[in-house]
Amino acid sequence: MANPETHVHDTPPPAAAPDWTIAQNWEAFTAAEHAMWDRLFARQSAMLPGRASEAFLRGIDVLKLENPGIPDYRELNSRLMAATGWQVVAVPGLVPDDVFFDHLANRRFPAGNFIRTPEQLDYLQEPDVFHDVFGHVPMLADPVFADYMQAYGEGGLRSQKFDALKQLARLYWYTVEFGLIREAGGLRIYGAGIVSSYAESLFALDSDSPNRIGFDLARVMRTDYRIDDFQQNYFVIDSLDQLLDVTVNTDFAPLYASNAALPPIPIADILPGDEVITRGTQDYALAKSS
Ligand SMILES: C[C@H](O)[C@H](O)[C@H]1CNc2nc(N)[nH]c(=O)c2N1
Ligand SMILES: N[C@@H](Cc1ccccc1)C(=O)O
Ligand SMILES: [Fe+2]
Repeated sequence: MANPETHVHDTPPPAAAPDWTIAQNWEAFTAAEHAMWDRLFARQSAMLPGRASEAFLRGIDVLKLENPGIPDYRELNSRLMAATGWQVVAVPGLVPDDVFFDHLANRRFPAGNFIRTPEQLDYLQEPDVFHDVFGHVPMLADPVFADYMQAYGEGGLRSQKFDALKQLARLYWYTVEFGLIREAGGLRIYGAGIVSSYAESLFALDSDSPNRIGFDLARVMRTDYRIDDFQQNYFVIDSLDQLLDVTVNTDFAPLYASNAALPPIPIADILPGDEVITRGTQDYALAKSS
């Protein structure tokens, strides 16, 4: 299990710039660390055709992530910049919310500059370079998703006037991290938290346990989530255009206020207005809690 204190700080650590970035120092990764990347990459990429969204698979291809080893950002960024104008920057670990939003608003994605150990193969508490780069960066090569992430960062900066962090974090969680999308072949994964996890990539699509519900912005922003295990609930978008349209063209200020006047929605509840794609048994979560 990751020790959060290793990477979480209140102020930029000594080696970091005021925006919390550090040099990737790609040369410093050891052979064992590159081998860990290769092991994770091989396991995920074997499983994801037919599971990951078209946009994600295209991103892997466009960015040449199949090249062995932890990507060198000098090369990765030249491809990513050419695709959508985004870049990846290295950070020591989780950064404060305002710093995170500011990076996104400027089309920079902060990636943790360490890789999990063999003991953390299947679960770690803090995003490492595999989650951040393999999980997030392929979608940033998609022009529509690229605009969504920038708009999210801008929305985050703006939200500070409204005490709305929790609502905005739920939107991030249920889209960027754990989103599903409907495609011609069926449901597909685009969320980074799923796509970088072997077990959840199977669970999110195949298990009878979780609910799968059509995406509804206000509903998502009220829905609690869990950070310590598989999701009990996934929200399904029809397209990336739908996601971008509804978020960019909605003024969140009145929505924050109307949502704040309502109670949060418990994780696994299904509401009368929901478009239920799968009504989950919740067997997995119930077995764990008993
Ligand atoms: C919503 C909120 O901003 C979010 O939890 C942020 C906080 N800081 C972060 N910092 C890093 N490096 N990566 C992240 O994904 C996040 N997430
Ligand atoms: N439209 C939102 C900003 C936003 C865009 C996209 C995603 C999230 C938030 C606002 O009014 O603040
Ligand atoms: Fe993430």
